[in-house]
Amino acid sequence: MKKKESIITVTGLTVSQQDGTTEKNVLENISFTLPEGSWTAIAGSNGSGKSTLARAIAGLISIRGGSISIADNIAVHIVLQNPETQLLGDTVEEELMLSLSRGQTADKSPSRMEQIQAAWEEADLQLPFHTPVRQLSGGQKQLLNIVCCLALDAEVLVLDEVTSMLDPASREHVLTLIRRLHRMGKTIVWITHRAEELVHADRVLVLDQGTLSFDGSTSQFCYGTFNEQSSPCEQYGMELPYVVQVARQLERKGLTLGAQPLLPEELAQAAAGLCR
Ligand SMILES: Nc1ncnc2c1ncn2[C@@H]1O[C@H](COP(=O)(O)OP(=O)(O)OP(=O)(O)O)[C@@H](O)[C@H]1O
Repeated sequence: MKKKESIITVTGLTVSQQDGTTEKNVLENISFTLPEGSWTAIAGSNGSGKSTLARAIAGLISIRGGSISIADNIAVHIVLQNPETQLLGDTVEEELMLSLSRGQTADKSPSRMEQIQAAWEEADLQLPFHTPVRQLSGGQKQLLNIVCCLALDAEVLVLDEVTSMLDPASREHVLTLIRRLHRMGKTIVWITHRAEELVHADRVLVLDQGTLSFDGSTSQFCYGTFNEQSSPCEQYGMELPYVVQVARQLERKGLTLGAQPLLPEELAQAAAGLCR
């Protein structure tokens, strides 16, 4: 299989913030690369530096040391935790137009308008463009924020705890859209506190007090390795995703799955193998 190209390379990244009269490093010497089309989850406790890293990747804050290099002609856009933060327009249409005018080229050509229409349909919002933004639910606002990123041709979507203020149904709707965009080839950086949301990622990075303390596959993070008493997920104080808990229970009862499922459909497939 052809190795995916790196789309973002972070090398020795250090970011500092003012802390009273002194500067303190809130990210220190972070290095990793993100392959094109990957889905990377960034986890870590409160204040570990997740949002700072997200904003640095999106170019919203200046860095103190190291570098972040982004492949040519690749647009990186961020969606923030609070759905209200990024919305300025009175109506959905105005919001989309505003986001286009924020783009580097302010391209409002018919093809760009078609692209917006396609992004809108991907989000499956089923709302007329003239709908006032204030009438949207939190989940619909987050979907609109994501559509605005797509309108700006985002190849990399940095999603900073975008579901944390949403109810379960809206969370699912946002995740469904992101899964679809990932299948279309978008590169996803998903910041979360919720282990349940890690399962869609192929890789997990964990920040601990501003340093990178885990970088591995999602199954490695959730299941750990052979000789570990507990998985990294548990060691970092996160609750295991539900599918992993069920798989563990089955293994404890002597039912060897021979797989490390993360998604319900993977668990169903592994469990079906037990009946053969
Ligand atoms: N603008 C700022 N000025 C000063 N300190 C800041 C600023 N932004 C972040 N920090 C500090 O940087 C550290 C990392 O914050 P950050 O918001 O990146 O963490 P986080 O992992 O996203 O936290 P949470 O999970 O609570 O959102 C914290 O100690 C925070 O207080």
